[in-house]
Amino acid sequence: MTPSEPSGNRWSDLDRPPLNATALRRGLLRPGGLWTSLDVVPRTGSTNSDLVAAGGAEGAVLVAEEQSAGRGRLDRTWSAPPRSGLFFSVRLVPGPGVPAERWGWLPLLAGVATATALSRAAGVDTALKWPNDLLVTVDGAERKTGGILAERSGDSVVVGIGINVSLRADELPVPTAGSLALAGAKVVDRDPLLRAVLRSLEEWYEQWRRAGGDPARCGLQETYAAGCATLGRTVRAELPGGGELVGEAVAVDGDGRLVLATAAGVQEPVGAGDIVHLRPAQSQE
Ligand SMILES: Nc1ncnc2c1ncn2[C@@H]1O[C@H](COP(=O)(O)OP(=O)(O)OP(=O)(O)O)[C@@H](O)[C@H]1O
Ligand SMILES: O=C(O)CCCC[C@@H]1SC[C@@H]2NC(=O)N[C@@H]21
Repeated sequence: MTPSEPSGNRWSDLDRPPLNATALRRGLLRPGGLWTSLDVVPRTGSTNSDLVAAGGAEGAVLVAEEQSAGRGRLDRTWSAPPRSGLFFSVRLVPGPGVPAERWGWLPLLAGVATATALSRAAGVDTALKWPNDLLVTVDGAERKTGGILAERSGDSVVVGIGINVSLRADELPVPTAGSLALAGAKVVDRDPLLRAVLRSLEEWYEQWRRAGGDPARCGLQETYAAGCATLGRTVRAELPGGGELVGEAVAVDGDGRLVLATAAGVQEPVGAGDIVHLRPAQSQE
């Protein structure tokens, strides 16, 4: 066996080279640009927790090669093998130009920016599942290949993005997961993928900010809807306390809420903060 062959369940480190922080900085940090610092750490608990704890100015990017306590929405676990994907967080300070009631669009904006960049750079069709999942198709089935976690901390919003890049089928942390590699990506080199995602995020964020955070004025609402696999489907929103709301997802409104048309003929908006799970209506999980 050569050193670059998979051994047992693990790939050797040579198959998953480290990120090149110097080249990433050269490609992303520029005077007047959004990104002001970019650090790559070999291991941490959660890049979101680190940036929330650190405070500081807008534009910091923190990337980890491995996370031991990666988190998703509602403190669910995000886990992935070292270097198998991109695990990073950014600090954004949208005020005072964008009023706080618009900040709920940030996770959706990050979803649009990431899906657009991955579709282009990896050559894999990446769709959005409202509110915060990125989906790819693996063997004809939709699989979660990424997720977004936005957390408010004072006047900042820390936006964390996790993307499964080179995960193999036997490494998936949950049966619903997929990866860019399993979806047939033409590029699994993480440096160009991270560069593409951060450039796209910078573009969308600046456009949204120039529009005062109005998602309709900067094309964000329309682009989100176009890429959102949830729209047009009948879904069950599971509410805290055990209640549920079933209806066809017909729109994402100006506040980023999913609008459900229920059987009673009522249009009910649900916010990301109001739901525990969003599942296909017929699923019994
Ligand atoms: N690397 C990963 N790739 C894909 N999914 C993961 C990964 N790590 C953890 N997960 C799953 O992501 C979930 C956290 O995401 P989230 O809170 O959005 O839940 P979800 O199951 O995707 O939401 P919903 O039930 O609404 O579809 C975890 O509970 C876990 O099942
Ligand atoms: O699926 C979700 O609910 C969101 C997952 C978000 C994972 C990313 S990985 C980088 C950042 N650090 C974290 O602890 N979470 C986010």
